[in-house]
Amino acid sequence: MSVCGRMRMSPSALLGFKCLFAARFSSRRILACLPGLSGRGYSVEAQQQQQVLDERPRGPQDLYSGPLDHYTSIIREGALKEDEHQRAVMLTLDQLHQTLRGYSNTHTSLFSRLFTKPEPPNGYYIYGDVGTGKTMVMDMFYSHVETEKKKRVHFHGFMLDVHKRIHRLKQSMPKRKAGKMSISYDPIAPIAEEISEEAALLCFDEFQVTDIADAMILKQLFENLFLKGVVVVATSNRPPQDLYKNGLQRVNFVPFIAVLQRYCQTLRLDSGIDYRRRNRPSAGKLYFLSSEPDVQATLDKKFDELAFKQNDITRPRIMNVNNRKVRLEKACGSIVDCTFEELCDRPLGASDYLEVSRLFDTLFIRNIPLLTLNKKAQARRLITLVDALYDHKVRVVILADHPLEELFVLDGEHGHDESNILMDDLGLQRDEASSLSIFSGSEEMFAFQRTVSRLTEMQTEEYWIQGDRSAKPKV
Ligand SMILES: Nc1ncnc2c1ncn2[C@@H]1O[C@H](COP(=O)(O)OP(=O)(O)OP(=O)(O)O)[C@@H](O)[C@H]1O
Repeated sequence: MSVCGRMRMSPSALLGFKCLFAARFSSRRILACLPGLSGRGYSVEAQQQQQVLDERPRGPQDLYSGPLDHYTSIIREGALKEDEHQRAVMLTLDQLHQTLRGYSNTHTSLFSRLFTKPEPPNGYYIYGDVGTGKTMVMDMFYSHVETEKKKRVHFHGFMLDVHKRIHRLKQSMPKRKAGKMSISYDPIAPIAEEISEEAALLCFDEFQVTDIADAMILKQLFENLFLKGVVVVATSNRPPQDLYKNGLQRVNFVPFIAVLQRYCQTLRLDSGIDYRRRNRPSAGKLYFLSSEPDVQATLDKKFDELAFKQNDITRPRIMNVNNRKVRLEKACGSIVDCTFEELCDRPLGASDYLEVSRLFDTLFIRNIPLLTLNKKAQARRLITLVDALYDHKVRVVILADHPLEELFVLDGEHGHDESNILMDDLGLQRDEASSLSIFSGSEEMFAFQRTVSRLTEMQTEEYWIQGDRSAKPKV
């Protein structure tokens, strides 16, 4: 018998060993060895590893008694720092995880139809400063929940999906006959019903409201979801009462806040520590300044070195997003070299950036200018782009006119033509409009702190290694 044969571990012990080994290496890796989660996203690789070990699909519940036990064990291993604020949130989420054991918002069998449905437990809305570990605690909770129907989504992606469903439903409605009055039809309730059939637990990362189209439907959508027994856990940088702060027509949005607070208890997670700024080994120089000599040539060389390992030639690429063609001038395999103008100076949005993140594992962003109030729309796009890249662990190489921390400044000028036209269209005086976030840039300034924090982590060696898709199976 081989040494391996004699020493063979039981599948669960082997999985436990893998997890403990991973804990020493990285906290994200811990999540990576859990089914369904790889840091922030869904990991097919983790699931496949799991199934090789054992026919029975297994979860972290086989290793830990719950998310709190899991958190404690990673702290013990030294991969995470003890944080009393995180522990308090974990304790609460641990209790919810126990309450949700076997929870369903629909009747699963004929037998269950004979009984009244259980009262759904309250969810949680976790908010706090950037990098304090909100997503990490939520993901750890999520990976332990033993509910048949659970979904973990990025809020942006979720709302895009909702708007797509609304569009699809409206398209499927019978067309109005000439000369007949159109029948008013409310698509939100059936869509909420559809979503509630897919998920009894919805975990939202990055709950934020910046879009008036989202703001106007949230109350009805969430009220219907809650009435259908969907339990919501969300993370956000804003307390509920500050959502859509200074947004257009906010009076129509405000009732949503009360609905959210009725069904989700607010938890603050704010240790004051941005863990992304911990001293961690760097991946090498990935942020360049345009004032550096021959910097464009340096980036060309870096691109060529990475492109050399690709099984492709350098060529333009055309992405197909919602039946629109988006052309990117320079790409090679999974690497794409763009200018800021190409990505953020055009009318692109979250769905385009999600497609970039899906297709490429490395993105060069050249020539980022100083982002002033006049470039507010471009700054907003950069924020959305970095959120998408970070969530998909896409690596970035940046060339900018200013250091990261000084990239976005509010210069107080309202000189932009587009803003003036919009103010006129809305019949607003300049003074009146200056308090609205779409004109003041305050929302972008606030969100940009997250961008800075994320781009800081994106320059670490750990992030660069995690972003390597070459060894991962293509899905
Ligand atoms: N207690 C801790 N010790 C060490 N690292 C930690 C700890 N908590 C979180 N981190 C790390 O800090 C980084 C940021 O965590 P996370 O993404 O959960 O923050 P966040 O609060 O969701 O940030 P944002 O508001 O920007 O979305 C992650 O890489 C995470 O692994």
